[in-house]
Amino acid sequence: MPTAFLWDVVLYYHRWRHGIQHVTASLQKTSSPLQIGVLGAAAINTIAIYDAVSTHPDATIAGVAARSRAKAEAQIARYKLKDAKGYGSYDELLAVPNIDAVYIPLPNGLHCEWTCKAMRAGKHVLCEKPLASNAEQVREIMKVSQQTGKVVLEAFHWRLYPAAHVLKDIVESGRYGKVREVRAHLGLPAWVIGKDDIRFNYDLAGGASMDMLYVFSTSSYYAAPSLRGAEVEVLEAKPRKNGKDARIDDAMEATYTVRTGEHAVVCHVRADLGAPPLYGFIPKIWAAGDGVGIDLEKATISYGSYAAPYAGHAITITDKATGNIEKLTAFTDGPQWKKRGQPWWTTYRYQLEAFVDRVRAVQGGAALQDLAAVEGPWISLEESEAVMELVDKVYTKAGMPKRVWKLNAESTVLKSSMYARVLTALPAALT
Ligand SMILES: NC(=O)C1=CN([C@@H]2O[C@H](COP(=O)(O)OP(=O)(O)OC[C@H]3O[C@@H](n4cnc5c(N)ncnc54)[C@H](OP(=O)(O)O)[C@@H]3O)[C@@H](O)[C@H]2O)C=CC1
Ligand SMILES: O=C1OC[C@@H](O)[C@H](O)[C@H]1O
Repeated sequence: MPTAFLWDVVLYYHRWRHGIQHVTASLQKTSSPLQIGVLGAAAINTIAIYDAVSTHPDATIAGVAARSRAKAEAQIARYKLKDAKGYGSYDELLAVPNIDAVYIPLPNGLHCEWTCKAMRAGKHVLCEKPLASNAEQVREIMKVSQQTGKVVLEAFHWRLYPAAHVLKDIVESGRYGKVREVRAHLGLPAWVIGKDDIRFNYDLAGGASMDMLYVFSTSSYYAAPSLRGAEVEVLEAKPRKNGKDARIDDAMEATYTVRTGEHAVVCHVRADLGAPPLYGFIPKIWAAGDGVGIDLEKATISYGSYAAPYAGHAITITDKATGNIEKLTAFTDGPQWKKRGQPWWTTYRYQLEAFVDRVRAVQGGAALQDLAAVEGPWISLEESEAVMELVDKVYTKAGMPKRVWKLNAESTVLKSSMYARVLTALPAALT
């Protein structure tokens, strides 16, 4: 959902339903909460970071930067961010020494550049999905994270929600035999996203497969214990191309296999930024929504609303032999969070919990390679890389270009290439 207004409506209902304003009002913050800066006064900020921080005792919004200071200050005022200062550029915010971490909700094509800049400025990073324009850029982020010792988390918020882990446990328990097929979809009806939205801009690394790459991360999460090390082959990728720019997939349907050892799982995914209206005017509301379906040897399982499970979800297991149907929900706890969470925590609130825990661990002396051992779920950069590699393969199979490689002066990959050396040397040679 692209506009701040729509996110405000979703959030307002959620907060009202659970009485969260009372939680926020009585919350006692720690004496020195993690200072978080936000790069961009984006629409998603309201639910993805401001609301999450409002109920986290050990985090606060210390600053918001936008390309215009007035825009940053308007967002601070609108969301009553009492500890935040407005900045007129992202660099200005990165220069503030007491800001520990940043949240990056910029267009996809800017994620790699600003994540690297932020780490080099000494900040830990929670970056929106997709983490970069392509897998090569994710590898660059991994390199800079190692060099600087900074934590980076890609905002795959659905992956940090208890219900996702409960389902993973059921699938991997072997109780229902092996997984055969996984289906995942995410779609919006036409007109929700404006034609000028960042999602339709190739130079900003737009496209349905990029914006809605949850369909790849969810399907692969349930297809194999880990996508890393598995053999992935894209069998088919059918885009519905944008009328104005054929490099943009307004929608993508893809089939791929994930092979682990002898066992292969077939995955079918569908991502749609706006299904064209029926007869040109009836919005296809029925084509919208999100869900995962898993076919195992002895059962079929569906997980509806995986992207926004906090608003209501159901894991439905149908036993193939008996026809018995079991329905489960998991708003808290689960096998990875153990005894943690609140029924009203959003996916973004769980995400913030995981991020703050890891940043605090590193500030306390933990090494980056030990982050997975910190209690609670985590998404490694290796997992982000594997999902991005899959997206790259889908574009290649569809006969479309991978998303842009934005020239970046800090790029370690670029610096080492002949092309980059020429580009760097050129201005000097001309003066
Ligand atoms: N986790 C989730 O559920 C969701 C994640 N997202 C992700 O968040 C990111 C932002 O999405 P969304 O909030 O919808 O987008 P918006 O268009 O609302 O925000 C993008 C921000 O990027 C900044 N920006 C910087 N350079 C440019 C440029 N050249 N063109 C346009 N904007 C620019 C703008 O900042 P400024 O304020 O400085 O002008 C703007 O605030 C995307 O990566 C998207 O995939 C989006 C929705 C849901
Ligand atoms: O959850 C989502 O749904 C709609 C998308 O456009 C958005 O970016 C995504 O994160």
